[in-house]
Amino acid sequence: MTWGRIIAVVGPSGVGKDSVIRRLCAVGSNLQCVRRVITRPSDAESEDFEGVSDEEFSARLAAGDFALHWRAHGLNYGVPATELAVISQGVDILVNLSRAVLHDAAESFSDMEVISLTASPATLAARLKGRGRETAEDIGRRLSRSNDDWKRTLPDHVLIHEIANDGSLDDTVRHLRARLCPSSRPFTHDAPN
Ligand SMILES: Nc1ncnc2c1ncn2[C@@H]1O[C@H](COP(=O)(O)OP(=O)(O)O)[C@@H](O)[C@H]1O
Ligand SMILES: O=P(O)(O)OC[C@H]1O[C@H](OP(=O)(O)OP(=O)(O)O)[C@H](O)[C@@H]1O
Repeated sequence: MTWGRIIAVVGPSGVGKDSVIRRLCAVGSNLQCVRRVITRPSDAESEDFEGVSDEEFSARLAAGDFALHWRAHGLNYGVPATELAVISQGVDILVNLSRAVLHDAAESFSDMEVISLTASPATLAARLKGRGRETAEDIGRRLSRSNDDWKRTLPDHVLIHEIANDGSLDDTVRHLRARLCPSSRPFTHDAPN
């Protein structure tokens, strides 16, 4: 049995990572989303994650539960190793990662690809405001966070799909699906955002 790929979705806050992940998982038969652990109260509006306290996060980290973990936006994020187990059954997994952990991830997983989403600063600002999850101050901090070094640190075998998500989500997902699953049939989507 061939192992599945770990497909990391990265990009600035508000670019559409969670939206793209949700939509790709809804239309892709061999794609599974990862449920991250985050020290943020659970929120039905955005991604499906497990919200935990700082204490619980630390305990799970100490127990070795996380395959990857990082800190950003004043929050702790973890990818439970159990969420990645399906890779050994040939399933591809999609996961929203910090650009700061891509190098470590590429060392841990032999078959990794990266979806790098981009959008103009004006688009990002409008989307974060529209999402309404953060305060104006927090949005300002998210917009000023940059991380452009990650590409240089990745081994050559990691395939990078760079896609602008300034246009419609449908177009982005169609484009990505063709790149990730070239043999799949085109779809007419009717999945929710
Ligand atoms: N292509 C798109 N067109 C319009 N709105 C979008 C698009 N992609 C995402 N959005 C919206 O932008 C906001 C931020 O998207 P989200 O997926 O939460 O981004 P991220 O996970 O990168 O922070 C959400 O309100 C989402 O519905
Ligand atoms: O190091 P960076 O590449 O800048 O990424 C920092 C964090 O931003 C995203 O988190 P999250 O999904 O909570 O935030 P977002 O929805 O605002 O992007 C991403 O998953 C990382 O956890």
